[in-house]
Parts: sequence; C-alpha cells; structure tokens
Amino acid sequence: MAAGLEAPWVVELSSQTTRCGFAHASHIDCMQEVATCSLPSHGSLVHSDRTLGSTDRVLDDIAATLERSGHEWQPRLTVVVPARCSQRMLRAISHVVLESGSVDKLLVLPSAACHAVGAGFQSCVVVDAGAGGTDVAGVLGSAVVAKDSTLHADFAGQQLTARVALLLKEITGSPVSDATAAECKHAFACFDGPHRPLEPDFFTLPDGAVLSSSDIGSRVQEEIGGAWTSVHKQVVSGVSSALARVPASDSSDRTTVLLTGGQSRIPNMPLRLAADLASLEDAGHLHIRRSATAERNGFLGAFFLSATSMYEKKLAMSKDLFEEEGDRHVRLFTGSVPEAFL
Ligand SMILES: Nc1ncnc2c1ncn2[C@@H]1O[C@H](COP(=O)(O)OP(=O)(O)OP(=O)(O)O)[C@@H](O)[C@H]1O
Repeated sequence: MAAGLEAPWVVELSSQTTRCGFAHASHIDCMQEVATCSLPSHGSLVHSDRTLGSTDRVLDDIAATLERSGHEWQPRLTVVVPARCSQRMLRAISHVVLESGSVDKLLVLPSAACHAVGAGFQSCVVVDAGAGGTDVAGVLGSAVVAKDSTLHADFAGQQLTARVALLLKEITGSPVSDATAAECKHAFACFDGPHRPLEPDFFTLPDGAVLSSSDIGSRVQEEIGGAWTSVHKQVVSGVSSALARVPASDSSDRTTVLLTGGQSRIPNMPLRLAADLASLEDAGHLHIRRSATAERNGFLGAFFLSATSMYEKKLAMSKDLFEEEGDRHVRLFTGSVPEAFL
C-alpha cells in the first residue's frame, strides 16, 4: 500500500453474490458476501442497461447491509464491474457513488483484470466461469487489453442450478430450494477425464429423503457436459482472439490461461478446457492454471490494484473533479499499470 493511503472499500458487483469489504495489505479485514437472494439482482443490473435506474437501489442496499453490520462507506471506493459494462452504466454508478456524500474517490475496475491480479498474474487470458456466464478476456499489464476483445458465453452456474432443481423436482415430486439444488450440483459436478472423482453414493435432501447417485449424479453430469458442449467453440474462439493480444508471459515462452470463478471448481475442468484448446495453433505454448481462490480473485485483485499509488494519482475519479466537470471523465480503466506501481 502506498504511504499515507487508507485502504478503500471494494464492492464487486457479480451475478449471484455482491462482495464488498475493506481489506488491509496483509489480510482481508472484513469481507461481506451479500447474496442477491436478499437484494435485487446486481448482476443483471450491471450486465444490462435495461434496469439502469435501479443502480442507486443496488448501492443503497449494499450501504444498508454494511451499516447493519456496523460499517460505513469509506471515503475511497473501488467498484468492480464486468469488462462489458457500458459507458452509460459507468456514468450511472459514478453519479450514485459520488453524489452520495460519503465517497470522495471512485475507481471502477474491470472484473477480468482483478481476477488476474488476484490470482497473481499481470498478463494472461482469463476464463471466468461464474454464476451469470463465462467471460473470456485478455489481460496485459494488469488491464483488460480492449473491451471489444472480451467474450461472454452462456455457461452459467445459476442456469445449471435451476436445471438441477428441476431434475430434483422431477425425481422427488416436490420443489427444492436453490441452495439444495446448488449443493447437489456441487456434490456431483464433474467433467469426463482421467481424474474423475468417485461420485458420492447418496445425496440427502433437507427433508431426509435420500437419492442414490444413479438417480441424480449422472444426470447432473449430463447437464454440465451439455451446457459446456454448447459453448465450448465460442470459448475457444474467445481465447484465440485474446491470445493475439497477450504475448507469452513467462520465461518458457508460454501464455497462462487462468481458469477462475466458482465453476472452475468443477473437477476436470482444466483438462476439458485443455482438450478444447488443443486445436489452437498456440496450444503448445498455453499453460492452463486453475486458481485455488476462484470466487475471491476479483475482490482480492481489486484490493491490490486499489492499494497502489497509481490509484490516487491517475486512476480514481475524484468528487471534486466530478462536481466541476460532471461524468465525462468516468471510464473503465483499461490502460496498463506500470510494474513500478504494483
Ligand atoms: N464445486 C463446484 N461445482 C460446480 N459449480 C460450482 C462449484 N463451486 C461453485 N460453483 C458454482 O459457481 C457459481 C458461483 O461462481 P462465482 O462466485 O464466480 O459467481 P459470481 O461472481 O456471482 O458471478 P459472475 O462472475 O457470473 O458475475 C455458482 O453457480 C456455483 O454453483
């Protein structure tokens, strides 16, 4: 952290879980995970302009949640959004935050760059398989290379959970909660491959009913395999175009493809991605890495990037400038952060 700077609050607007918190250089001091079941769907707000007018409601909800747990907004705030976030949405976020009275400086960072930095990479191709879909982006010097080089594919954890909920209802005859469906999905999720773990033999529903893995396990895996099959060509083409912008980054002349996001936990996913990428000309130079901190990388990376002196000097939008010149300076940071600042 640069001398004299207080750590900012970081709010990561994701499809299913909004993560917000305050971090120290050495550890996360408090990180609230605000699930959207008790809040409006933040992901759909940042993923689409249609509900633009609701941005203030989203941030108000987060502020209320923090206050309930005894915290207040800090004067510096970093908001993490998908790289495809529109200029209109960025302006809406800046108005809500900088007109709120409690925030003096705002930084808006693209999620892919934060995931890369959070996992320890300054340059790589990010494949972020999350609840709302799978995003691919090239990251160079801790910044997304270009907004138009990002890709969104429909391999979405929330949709898979909904499919598993339907399967469970079909088998048991009664509806189950999303939490139960997600638990069941996590128990059986797996791609084909040599390290396929043994399935659990049984899955127990909250009412005590026991389903055997033959009832539900293979059907969950079929759903996951089918969903990936329908998007894998798209993902390969996204990785291929990102690779054209991200030069080899390690001493052995290889480029890292970072698998991150909650769905990257699916067993054998790196093997499946490697098999799909094998058709690429650069396949021999790819290093596929799955991060152990999958769901937290975006938050962690945002904290690290915000904690540099670059934040203060070049990147953050100040309330004073906003009041003098309006929202025309608001932009998603896509420049390269010099190593000296990291
Ligand atoms: N072991 C697992 N197997 C299968 N899916 C998993 C596993 N662990 C987590 N997931 C899924 O990952 C998803 C959550 O991922 P993540 O937290 O990255 O999403 P998000 O950040 O809210 O969304 P997004 O990145 O799309 O905005 C959920 O759908 C969850 O069910």
